[in-house]
Amino acid sequence: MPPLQRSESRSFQDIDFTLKKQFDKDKFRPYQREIIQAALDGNDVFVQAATSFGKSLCFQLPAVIDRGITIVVSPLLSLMMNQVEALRAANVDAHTLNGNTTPEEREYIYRDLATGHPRARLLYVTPELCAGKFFRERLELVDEQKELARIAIDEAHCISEWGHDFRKDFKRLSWFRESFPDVPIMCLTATANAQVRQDVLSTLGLDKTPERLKTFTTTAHRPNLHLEVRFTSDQADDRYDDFVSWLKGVYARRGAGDRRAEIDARHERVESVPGIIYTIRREECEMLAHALQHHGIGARPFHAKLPKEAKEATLAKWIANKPGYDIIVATTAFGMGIDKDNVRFVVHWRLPKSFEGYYQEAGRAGRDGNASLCFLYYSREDMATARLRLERDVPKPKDEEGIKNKKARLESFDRLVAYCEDTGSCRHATICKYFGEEKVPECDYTCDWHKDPAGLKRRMAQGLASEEYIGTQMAQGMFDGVGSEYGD
Ligand SMILES: Nc1ncnc2c1ncn2[C@@H]1O[C@H](COP(=O)(O)OP(=O)(O)OP(=O)(O)O)[C@@H](O)[C@H]1O
Repeated sequence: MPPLQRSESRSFQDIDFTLKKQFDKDKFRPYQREIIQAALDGNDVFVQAATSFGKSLCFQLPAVIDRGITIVVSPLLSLMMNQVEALRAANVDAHTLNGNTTPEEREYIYRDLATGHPRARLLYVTPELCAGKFFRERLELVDEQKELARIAIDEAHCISEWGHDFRKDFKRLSWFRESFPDVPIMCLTATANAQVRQDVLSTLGLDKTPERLKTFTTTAHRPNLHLEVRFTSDQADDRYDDFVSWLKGVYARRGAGDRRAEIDARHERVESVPGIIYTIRREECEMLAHALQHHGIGARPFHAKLPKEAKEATLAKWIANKPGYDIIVATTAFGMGIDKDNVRFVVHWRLPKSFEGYYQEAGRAGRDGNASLCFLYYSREDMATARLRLERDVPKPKDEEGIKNKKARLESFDRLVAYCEDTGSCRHATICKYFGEEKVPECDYTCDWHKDPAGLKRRMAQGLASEEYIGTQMAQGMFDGVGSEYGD
């Protein structure tokens, strides 16, 4: 039989059948079918959709159906591991090449690629790897055999210096289109504004063939997330008491009457209310987790300096809803790519660095579609500290890219501050507007403004330190020394 040409994909296979057989799902979510079909038809595809939309399936299902291997570029190790594990459990031949790959696995993958007809359906790689000569040569071999099915770029906003997570190695992904002009590319992101979108398309060279490009942008709106800002100040120092009394209230409601009976019938624990608290400093992450444990709350710290085994054990027990592991207290970026569906709350203990980062992290909540609470403690002291830190992070950008990225980061941060200090609009509407949406989303009393606009105004007036006070403190250099131990 003559070899298939690239245009002759196996897309005639029934995608509904594959959805059920390989992914054990009954039906597509809105737009998934259209996106998958566009990919199978050989188009370049740009997908922007809310967190938990189900973007991964949009490249995984075509990868199973199509001839050849799909290369998935992702910046997140946890996401790669998580997805590869899930795919293997579903009998899909998937692998990952990253810093944690064992030498044996690495050798196996390179041998597989060297055949030109790899058995693997999906290979998850880092953008750094894609820049390497050895890997590129292997892909060229595969492409010569017309076995390079597709390049999927996850978290594609990292390509743009206008994006909050810009990574230089992502820019070099332009190599794919230059080297394999007829291999389709799919980009996926949850957080991109119009400028970032345009930048991604032009960097990758996808804008040169608009007739090949299908763009799907769905709303960023997550109607099941209850969004709230809680105002505080250094003087009040009331985050801890506020959080504990809120959580104990949740436990008390779950432990009473009919709710209790339902919980018992499901053999659940009253305290099994999975959540994430995002902190900024490692020291605070540790202290907070220990204080909560001391109060009988199942909280565990999670940050980069903990031993790998401890982190893996914590994560596994949290995912499995084990007693003592109800809440992860983490430094930023925890949870990206970790697919736990029943996270009932996400708390931002301190102001995050960017608008996108905030919404990505909040988006870890309620992936099962059930109501979940996301609240952020906002103080003007934090705001002043964080802004100074951002200014200092990139003191003197050396090139055009650096200047653009610094500008974008400061702008994103300022928009987040404006969001926190806004007492006159729906939180969901502000978020959707930030991501360039014109249509105002339905908010069924799922934000603090819709619930009680007058109360929101009052709480802000009472809760925050005054702007004059912050101004004086800044002038005296009070916020200058903070921030040496930030990061994950
Ligand atoms: N058609 C479907 N039916 C049922 N579940 C689905 C369907 N599509 C995806 N899912 C599930 O939805 C969850 C979220 O999917 P996925 O991890 O791909 O989200 P995402 O869009 O990448 O979100 P994020 O940007 O937050 O990482 C996963 O558990 C996935 O198995």
